[in-house]
Amino acid sequence: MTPPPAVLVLEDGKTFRGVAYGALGETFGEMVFATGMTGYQETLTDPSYARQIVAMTAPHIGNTGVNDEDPESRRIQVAGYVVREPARVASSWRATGSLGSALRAQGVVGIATPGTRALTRHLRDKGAMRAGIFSGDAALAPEGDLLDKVLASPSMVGADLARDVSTPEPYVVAAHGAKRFTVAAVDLGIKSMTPYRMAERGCEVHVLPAASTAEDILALDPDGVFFSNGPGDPAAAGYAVDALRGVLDAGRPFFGICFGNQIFGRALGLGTYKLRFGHRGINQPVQDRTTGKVDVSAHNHGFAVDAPTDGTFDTPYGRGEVSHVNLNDGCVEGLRLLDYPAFSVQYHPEAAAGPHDATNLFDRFCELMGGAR
Ligand SMILES: NC(=O)CC[C@H](N)C(=O)O
Repeated sequence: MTPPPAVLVLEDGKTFRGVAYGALGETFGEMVFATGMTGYQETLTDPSYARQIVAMTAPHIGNTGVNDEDPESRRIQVAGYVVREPARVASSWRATGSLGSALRAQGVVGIATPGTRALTRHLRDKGAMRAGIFSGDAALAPEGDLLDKVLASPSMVGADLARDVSTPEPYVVAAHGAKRFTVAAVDLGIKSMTPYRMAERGCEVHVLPAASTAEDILALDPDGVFFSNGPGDPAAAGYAVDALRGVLDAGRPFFGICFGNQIFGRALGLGTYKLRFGHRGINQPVQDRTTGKVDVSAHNHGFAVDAPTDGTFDTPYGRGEVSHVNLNDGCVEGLRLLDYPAFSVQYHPEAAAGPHDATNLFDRFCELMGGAR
């Protein structure tokens, strides 16, 4: 049986026809592409992808189905999904079902279209933009009407989404083995592997809602404070910047990942800006400017910190510097303070999915907490 028709409509009027994959209906979001050859389940469940339609450049998706171990949060988080060719058979000893049925069960609208390569090249030329996927009956409407709906959908610039995806209530991830540190981890869209990486190192991780204040965080008397990855525009998360300033004023060690790096930058007085098409994949080269070492790393970001890369700069907490840069486009991939135990990276050392080159950054956080005692 041929699947129902589907069409992807970009805000500049370009369209891609294909067939429905996942739930039938319509969905809107920022159109982005992800270049990971593996790890589609981690991508789909990463809360940083909220309100984004993700196109996979790997041509076959769904080959190993879905399992209960790889999700990075409780549900599929992407607004829509674009693949070239869905696997007809899910084959893995870990599989509990097919990806297509998981998308349907969770109401995620997607499209299978031969145009994923053309789409990716278009986004690289023109930049990320809004889009809609229309499948089943919705795909039969005149394209002009569909485009009007896309143009009426909200932009990613100025979007505050972290509070939507964050945990409503605090919870604790117990340390594996003997407890060494108490960490307050602010969930701006946290991936489940992140507290796990800290717990593995003897941290008892108190995961807190995104809107937690500095007082909420400091009430735990944490050895260190962590701000997670998350969706949306960091310029729209002033509440997180205020909370982090309170934490830094109190002198607590800090580590931030991705959105957490952007919030750290803003807390230091730096700006953030939208990249043309962002980095999403698991093969991005990042150089540590102190050691010269290059990590191949997992990325998922559309915004970046604007900071001087020549020498140090002044912050309210002493001198700061850009610690890491991306070797593809030179953008800022990490920040650190020189006179205060705080650092952050724009990429994903939790490695889910992705290479494990950078997991030692969690050891560095533990060293900072140990040194601050
Ligand atoms: N993974 C993330 O934390 C993403 C941060 C932010 N939403 C961005 O797109 O840049």
